[in-house]
Amino acid sequence: MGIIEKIKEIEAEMARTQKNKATEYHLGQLKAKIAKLRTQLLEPPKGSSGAGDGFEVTKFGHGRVALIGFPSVGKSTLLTMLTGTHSEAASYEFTTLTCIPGIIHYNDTKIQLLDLPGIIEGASEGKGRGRQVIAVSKSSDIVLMVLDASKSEGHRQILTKELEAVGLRLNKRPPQIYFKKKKTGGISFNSTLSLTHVDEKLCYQILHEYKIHNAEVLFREDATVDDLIDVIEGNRKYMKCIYVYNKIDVIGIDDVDKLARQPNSVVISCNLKLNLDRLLAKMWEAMGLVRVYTKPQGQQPDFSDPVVLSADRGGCTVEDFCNHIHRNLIKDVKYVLVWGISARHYPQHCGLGHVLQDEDVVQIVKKKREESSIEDIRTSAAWHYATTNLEL
Ligand SMILES: Nc1nc2c(ncn2[C@@H]2O[C@H](COP(=O)(O)OP(=O)(O)OP(=O)(O)O)[C@@H](O)[C@H]2O)c(=O)[nH]1
Ligand SMILES: [K+]
Ligand SMILES: [Mg+2]
Repeated sequence: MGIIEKIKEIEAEMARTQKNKATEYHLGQLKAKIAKLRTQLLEPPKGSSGAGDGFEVTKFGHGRVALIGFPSVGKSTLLTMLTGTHSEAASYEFTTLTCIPGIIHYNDTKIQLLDLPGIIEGASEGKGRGRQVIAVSKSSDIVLMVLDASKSEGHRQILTKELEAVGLRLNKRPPQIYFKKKKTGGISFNSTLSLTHVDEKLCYQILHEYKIHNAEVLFREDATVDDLIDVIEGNRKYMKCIYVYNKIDVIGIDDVDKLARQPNSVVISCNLKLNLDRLLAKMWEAMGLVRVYTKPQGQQPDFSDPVVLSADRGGCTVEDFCNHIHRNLIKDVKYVLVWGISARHYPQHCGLGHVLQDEDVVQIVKKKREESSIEDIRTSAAWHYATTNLEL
């Protein structure tokens, strides 16, 4: 029996099983079995370089955004409108057959937008080009889930399920569960609050399913079995997702209003060029990019070419900023002067650990030559040798 059939069989057994206190341990075990099979399914087949075969596009710019959706919801039309790169659009399904990159210029930054083939129910199991599409979306910073506003709301749930099946978690943060495998000592199970979904026995059973017999588990929130499995699997990707309802030109204003009020959602019409600016603003916000402008001493800041940092990619401290400019800069930096939201007063003298915010201005104050050469001596091997020998 193949992996997909095994998953189907367990899902059928779960559907047959009544949900109550007596079956909760058994259901938990079945969930863990499915999670393990899905992880197996994600392993690239032997001889291939990965699930994204044929779809890889070189990363470009300050961030990457993937367009995910059912066929013919308007993904390619949207890419063409936002980037100026043409991607074929037509009224038939599966017009797009590969990954097409475009660039959005926004707030002095460049964002790579990827148009992808439509995906359908069963994509996570390899239907259509589902596996490749999903591999590409995992490589991006955020996902725009494009939906047809005139179609059933069920589409959003189906797509979310498909993405969850391959370990993507949309608009969620990692569960607050500390988990560490050990070599010996058995299983220690603790929680900082009373739990309503998982007890010690259930946790043991799940760990047993994973053949883990020594581990430390600490629940810091009232997490579920699914959360626990996510933490044990350890390969989940937590991503922001914006639900983009396109084609609002073909539905009534009351329906538009309802869709627009949902969290993380934007309503647009590519045909009427409606609300695209709002979509860009939301996308920008979700990416959490931090633009930092450098100010040479005695001159105006350079507002044309920011250093772009991100908490998810590399961090936003003064140190990250310096490393961005030059790999060897850090050892010459004495302190920096900061103007902007992150500063308490202008300018604030800050050290390397200071966390910068969007649109801050930074002036680097370097060590004098003598200071940095003393520093060089201190960190040199000869100095280390001399001082350690002195201590002896
Ligand atoms: N009414 C309306 N139609 C739209 C809108 N945006 C796109 N369309 C139409 O929807 C159809 C599908 O558009 P595509 O851009 O090819 O959709 P897609 O999601 O890229 O489709 P696949 O590549 O096949 O998955 C085309 O006929 C578009 O003209 C819109 O805002 N309103
Ligand atoms: K199409
Ligand atoms: Mg397309």
